[in-house]
Amino acid sequence: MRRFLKSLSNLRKAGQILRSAQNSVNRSNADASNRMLRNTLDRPALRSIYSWQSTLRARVQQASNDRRNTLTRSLGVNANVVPRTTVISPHHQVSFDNKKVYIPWDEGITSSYHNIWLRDSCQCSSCFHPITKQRLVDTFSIPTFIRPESAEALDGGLKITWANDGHESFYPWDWLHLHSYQPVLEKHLSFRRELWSRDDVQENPPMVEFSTVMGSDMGVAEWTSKIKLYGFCFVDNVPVNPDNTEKLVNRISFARQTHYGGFWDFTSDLASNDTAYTDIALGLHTDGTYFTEPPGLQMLHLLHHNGSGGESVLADGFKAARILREEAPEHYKTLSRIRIPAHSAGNEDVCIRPASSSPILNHDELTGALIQVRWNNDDRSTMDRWQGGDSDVDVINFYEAIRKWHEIITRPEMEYWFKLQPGCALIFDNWRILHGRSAFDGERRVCGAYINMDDFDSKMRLTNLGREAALKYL
Ligand SMILES: C[N+](C)(C)CCCC[C@H](N)C(=O)O
Ligand SMILES: O=C(O)CCC(=O)C(=O)O
Repeated sequence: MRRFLKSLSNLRKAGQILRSAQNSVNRSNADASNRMLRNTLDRPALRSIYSWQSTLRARVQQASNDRRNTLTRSLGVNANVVPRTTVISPHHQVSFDNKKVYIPWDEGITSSYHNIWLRDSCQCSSCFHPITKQRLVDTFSIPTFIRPESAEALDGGLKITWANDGHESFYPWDWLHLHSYQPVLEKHLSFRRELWSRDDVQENPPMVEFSTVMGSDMGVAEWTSKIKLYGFCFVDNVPVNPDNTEKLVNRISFARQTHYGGFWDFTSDLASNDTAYTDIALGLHTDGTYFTEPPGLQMLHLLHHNGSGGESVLADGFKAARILREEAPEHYKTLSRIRIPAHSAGNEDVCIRPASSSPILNHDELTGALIQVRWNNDDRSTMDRWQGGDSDVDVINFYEAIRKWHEIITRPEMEYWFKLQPGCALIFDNWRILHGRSAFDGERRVCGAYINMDDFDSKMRLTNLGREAALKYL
């Protein structure tokens, strides 16, 4: 009985120590608690406590992985992001000749890889920097017709010893299967978009909590995955001040610096000679059509408005493009071909124009997918270069096409109107979502920033996929 009471009081003490260990915010607190445990408990009790701790840690990690996988699935990321265990054919051998290596896969397909390509792609630490992920091998010293001395199919992958210098390279099977190009066997990462009309978002717009985003990378994953999916997302309960708004922006990346500044805090005082700094209505547009690369994301957080009007409107430019292609394919082609000169030249010390002009609808040259809408009729310059076509045809076709485009984006069912509220910040994909506002009176103060698209894309992949999965595709 005495022994039972002693171990009971020990366990009670252990419970108090563990609660502090469980709440400990960093290893040092946990280590201190473990030292206290060792001084308090006998060996059997210690063993059960340590196994409980490791179970707790495993559960926390698993919960984080499950959450990441849920977010990844919500992103619509294709199945390839889950590491594949690819198998080579049990009936055929890996082979090579003076030009290529041939790998027969279990699925009955054989991939071929040029020898020089394989040597140039060696991932060993002397050919590819293990930390910076940059190529170290001297590509230009690789003989064009390099060939293997031997090619061995090992459990995890292919080992090649190169004839010219005896260098040994190892290529994991899943790496070879993923990067197979003759033939292409796997899709690279693609992220689903939910195209929307007003009724799809009006009642329940994508939203995250400020504390969630600021509290963890999983919160940033949720935020960035919603931005990717819907093209925009609100952040609720943001402290109504520029400092906290800037901290929120920085959870994705640094603010993009432009002639408007980095993080901006603006009102209708023409502090910058642009109509955004007035109280007039702004039709649906994307920002920065005059930059070689328009800003990727834009955040707007209304801090104060003591007048009327100043409602905001969003429309999904990718949805509008799909409608245009269905209703007027010829106009879709025109807006995908005719290049639009644009400028920002209101400030005395600014005359910004893109290095080369771009169409309103821009596509990935490899996949043909729509990747960017650039639309700002106010910032369009004089169009005196109707390249490539017959200007007698192109001029009229262009005006007909933008008239149809404007008619589609301003359809009531396309326009999602709302009033920005202090404490609820809006961020949107400026390459996809058109935005505007109604005219207003009174004092109206808005803060926000631009973020480069590459910096957003990086953060979205890393927080949603994890670094290992994101780097698989390099
Ligand atoms: C920087 N801030 C968002 C306040 C104003 C930006 C003005 C953007 C310009 N009207 C355009 O469409 O590109
Ligand atoms: O004032 C607003 O609500 C938006 C201004 C705007 O459209 C812009 O700055 O591009």
